[in-house]
Amino acid sequence: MTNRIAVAVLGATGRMGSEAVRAVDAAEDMELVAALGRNDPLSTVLDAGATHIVDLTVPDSTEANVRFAVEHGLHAVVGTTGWSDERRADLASLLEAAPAVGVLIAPNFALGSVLASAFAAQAARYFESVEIVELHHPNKVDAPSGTAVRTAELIAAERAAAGVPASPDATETSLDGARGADVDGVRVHAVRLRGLVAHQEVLLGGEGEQLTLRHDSYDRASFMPGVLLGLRRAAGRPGLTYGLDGYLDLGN
Ligand SMILES: NC(=O)C1=CN([C@@H]2O[C@H](COP(=O)(O)OP(=O)(O)OC[C@H]3O[C@@H](n4cnc5c(N)ncnc54)[C@H](O)[C@@H]3O)[C@@H](O)[C@H]2O)C=CC1
Ligand SMILES: O=C(O)C1=N[C@H](C(=O)O)C[C@H](O)C1
Repeated sequence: MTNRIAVAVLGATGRMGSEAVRAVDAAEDMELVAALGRNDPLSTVLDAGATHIVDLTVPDSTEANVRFAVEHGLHAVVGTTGWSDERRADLASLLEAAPAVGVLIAPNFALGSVLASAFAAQAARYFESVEIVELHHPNKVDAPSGTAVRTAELIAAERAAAGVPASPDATETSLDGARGADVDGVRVHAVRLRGLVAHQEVLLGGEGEQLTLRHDSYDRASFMPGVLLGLRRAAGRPGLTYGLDGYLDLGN
């Protein structure tokens, strides 16, 4: 096959990276040209002739990796957490000097998760209260999850646009952490439990009723269609896209 996408996976020996290596290897329209671990120099990516990178590393490494990719004209599909507003703004500035390069930062590659977050944001304008519970495996190094942060941001934006007031909360005294983290005014609670992979519930409460939107990733295979979709679309979407929903037609 001609014009196969030449992909380098960064974080290739990790839980997600090893799954991505298998997925890219199995994709007929892609060629896995490099698989980098923590100690491999980034120049390996260039030597291997990659046109795209997939970054599934750690919050401390991802920014430098993506900067390197953009500076060398490579498209990037990024699943690693830690992309704060400030980091994304810096990256967007860098991309102005590389107008042909596409970068996707996807807090979650699972289609069901992306849909659940979109549905939650839609629903949140109609309910008085909203809180998020994210539940993950205990090896996860960051909390709250990138998905929960993104979901809270989407919910907060919808509620602000609709003029919905803050969720009611009469708490006057509490132990540190008892009410979770405050992300744009939405409370986010993080559970770490052996046996889990990646799960999230958005709890929406109104007078006499509750709506719960739950998504479960039982296996990291659930993230791979999103990774491959990102790789197939990134070159056609120059600039920075935040959230896989930016590559999907969700009708909103
Ligand atoms: N967007 C999504 O759908 C998903 C995102 N994630 C995120 O992906 C990231 C990785 O998650 P896991 O695979 O569970 O972690 P992990 O700890 O199993 O893997 C990370 C790997 O990256 C390596 N690494 C660190 N710095 C590196 C560098 N500069 N170059 C190459 N490799 C480097 C580490 O040695 C490790 O092998 C996390 O931030 C996690 O939150 C995880 C699952 C799904
Ligand atoms: O570390 C993980 O496992 C996951 N990380 C991402 C996040 O922080 O949202 C995506 C998914 O939840 C799995």
